[in-house]
Amino acid sequence: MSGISFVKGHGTQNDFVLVPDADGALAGRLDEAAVRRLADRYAGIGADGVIRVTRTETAAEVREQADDAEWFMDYRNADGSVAEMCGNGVRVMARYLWENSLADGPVLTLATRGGARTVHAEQDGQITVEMGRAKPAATRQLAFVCTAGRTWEAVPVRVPNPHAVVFVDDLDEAGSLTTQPDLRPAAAFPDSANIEFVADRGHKHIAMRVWERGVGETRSCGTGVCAAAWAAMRRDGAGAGSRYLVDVPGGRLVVTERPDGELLLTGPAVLGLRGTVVL
Ligand SMILES: N[C@@H](CCC[C@H](N)C(=O)O)C(=O)O
Repeated sequence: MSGISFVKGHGTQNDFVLVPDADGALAGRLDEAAVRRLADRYAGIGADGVIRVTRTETAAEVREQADDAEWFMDYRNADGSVAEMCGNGVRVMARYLWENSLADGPVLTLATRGGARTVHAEQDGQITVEMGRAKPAATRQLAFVCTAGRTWEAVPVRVPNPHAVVFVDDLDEAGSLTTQPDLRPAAAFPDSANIEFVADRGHKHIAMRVWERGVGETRSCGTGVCAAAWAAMRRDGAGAGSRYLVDVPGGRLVVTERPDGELLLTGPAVLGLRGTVVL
């Protein structure tokens, strides 16, 4: 049995196993079961998600992005399910490409299932991602999140993966978050959702806990931070160009909404452990 190389990284402690696979040779081997084994915190390496780093031209599902983006972030949640985007993962993958001389220049575009995303290396070492525009649910049907014996009205929004944002007075109201909160009605969330519990910390400053679809409670979620900031901006009537600080258990991220609606996510990306693992 041959081993594969991996790199471990995180963005505000949302952690990932990166599997370099430039020519796409591992596409078949890195199936749902293999992802679960790698992500397992007791029997594997342990991570919230697994990112196969491959050339866009090797992947039929995103090949139309190959003219804009040489590299594809093939992202999977810890349970092996695929997701459209990962705002923390895209920064970590950009850091990996830059540090390994697989990309040059401070601006880089990556392919994702949710469309091409451009990332910028900032002078202070942080990385900014152009996350696209948030898409609120098309219907006016009310949606709710229920957990810990409580029910809150939710704001359903895609970035472009599905999110349900809930405003709470205190983040502890969400309870232990050891099981997935209920999303009601289920029809309002046809692809399930990531769930953000959001509390105010000050002017244009919020804090968030998140239940990630396909993972569980994590210490950060970049798309979730964008969903939460976008919902807070709408609630607050904040104008174009607003900039919100978002504290998560794993650190701090900044979300800016450009006048054209594009959300910019700025935060750290860190690489750590490297090794070889037998799948
Ligand atoms: N942690 C990610 C989001 C990963 C995907 C999510 N769990 C989903 O299934 O949509 C982020 O930083 O955005």
